[in-house]
Amino acid sequence: MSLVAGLDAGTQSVKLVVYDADTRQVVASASAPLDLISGDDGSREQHPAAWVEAMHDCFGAIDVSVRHRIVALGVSGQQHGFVPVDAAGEVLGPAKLWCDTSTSAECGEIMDAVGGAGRCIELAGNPVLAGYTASKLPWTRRHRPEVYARLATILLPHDYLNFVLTGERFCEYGDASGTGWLDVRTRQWSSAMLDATDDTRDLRDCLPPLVEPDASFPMLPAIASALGLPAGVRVSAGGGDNMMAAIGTGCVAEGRLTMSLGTSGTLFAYADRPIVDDDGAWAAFCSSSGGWLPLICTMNCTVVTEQVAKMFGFSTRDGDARIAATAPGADGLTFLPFLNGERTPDLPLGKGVLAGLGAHNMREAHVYRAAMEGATYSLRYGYDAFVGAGMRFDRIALTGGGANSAAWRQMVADVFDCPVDVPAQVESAAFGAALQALWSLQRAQGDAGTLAEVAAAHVAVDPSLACTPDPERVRAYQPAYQRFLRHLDAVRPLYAAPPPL
Ligand SMILES: Nc1ncnc2c1ncn2[C@@H]1O[C@H](COP(=O)(O)OP(=O)(O)O)[C@@H](O)[C@H]1O
Ligand SMILES: O=C(CO)[C@@H](O)[C@H](O)COP(=O)(O)O
Repeated sequence: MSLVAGLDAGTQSVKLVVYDADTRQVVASASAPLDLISGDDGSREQHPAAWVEAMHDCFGAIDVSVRHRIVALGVSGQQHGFVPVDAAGEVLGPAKLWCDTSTSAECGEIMDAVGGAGRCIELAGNPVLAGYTASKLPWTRRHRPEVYARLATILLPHDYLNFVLTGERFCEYGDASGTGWLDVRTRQWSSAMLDATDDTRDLRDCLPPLVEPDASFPMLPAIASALGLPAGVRVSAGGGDNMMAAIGTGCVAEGRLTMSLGTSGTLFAYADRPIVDDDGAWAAFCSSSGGWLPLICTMNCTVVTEQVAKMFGFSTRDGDARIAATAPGADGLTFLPFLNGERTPDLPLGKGVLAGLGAHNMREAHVYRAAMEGATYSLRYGYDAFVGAGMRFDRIALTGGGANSAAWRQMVADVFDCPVDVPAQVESAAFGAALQALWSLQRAQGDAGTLAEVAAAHVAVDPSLACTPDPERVRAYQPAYQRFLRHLDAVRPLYAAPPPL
């Protein structure tokens, strides 16, 4: 009996699941924490070596007999990170991450060079938003000239782990679309976007070749041996964590919607054609399953509940009691949760705002509820753009660490007025990576099945965690959400994008 594995390098931890496709059981899992290096200028960085070390820790935590049976591995990773690598394959500096807003002026600079955000959308399907990989290049040229001078290849976080595992530099369409350089309609690098980012060198030379989602490469014998894996393990193309979570939650067919409550909050729908918004209301990404994945991402999701819980000295695991002790709307307290700047809405210089304070709601439980509501309303704000464009969904598949909270699951059902399913495999991104690895293995063996068929066969929901909207609470959340939107409009001018340099 052979096993497939999925590895997910998230913002807060690296997670590993090992899956037995015959018995449809996750037979082992492990995780290892990661630190974030934060700067007052909005910078958020990690050392790629920490991902590699955490990957070793995860495999090391798994029984040797299980590791020996692994035949394929897929890698998922936080999107948009900029890993600068030299010609010899050495990492030249820390990776600037998806949540790094220190390069927002460079975003404006790139967009101006092509003629504005609208022109970027015509060229590539997306504007260059804070956090996307593109703006990290001019920032590096300006602030880390020694890195820029030796830069040979730009890799995304999951591309870098694939490189460590296989010795090959490659990337696939899903994660590549989060660079800002990929024309998502044609799935080719956009020369105009690359030239606008750097007119002093040809960035095409720094980007690895794009591969199809069913591609796979052999793992290097030395790393297989160090991880305790057998020789001949195949490494699939992998993808961005949202693309992999789409696979792991069955969001691989039209009409499916997944929401992830992680460090970031995301909301994404599968499409079998590019879904581009002329105003850039959502990220028009490709999927890592052969299609497209229009996506909403908020930069502040569990990071907000986590910070509030920390401030009051409790764990988010004990947060549900605070939600139960308060009513929808938090008695008039509104929390605009933009602690780290924000992408949806586009407020890269955003900060958190607590409004509507009175003696009656200046309590720990109210602030925690307002934080969870604020993070949920931000996602609803993005969802409204999907619905405004005619997309319709009859269920939400909820995943990410926040989905462990029963109160949050119910809040999503009520705020979105939509039933919520929770997948049985909670680590959706790692699980999706394992399913992609399984599929690419089957393809290599001549099986013509689709990834959608693989997902349909292996993704299950946990019926005990499903939630349906409660009509009374649905009504109670509506004015609170409207109040959130009014406060948002009030702070917009304070936190808008900076002018280009
Ligand atoms: N029961 C819970 N209630 C609320 N939040 C939770 C709960 N369990 C985990 N979390 C949150 O989930 C987050 C981690 O989610 P995860 O999806 O693993 O993030 P990432 O992929 O960004 O590293 C943590 O910030 C943690 O606070
Ligand atoms: O920037 C995005 C999506 O566009 C984020 O969703 C990152 O991919 C980080 O994911 P998590 O670490 O929060 O899972």
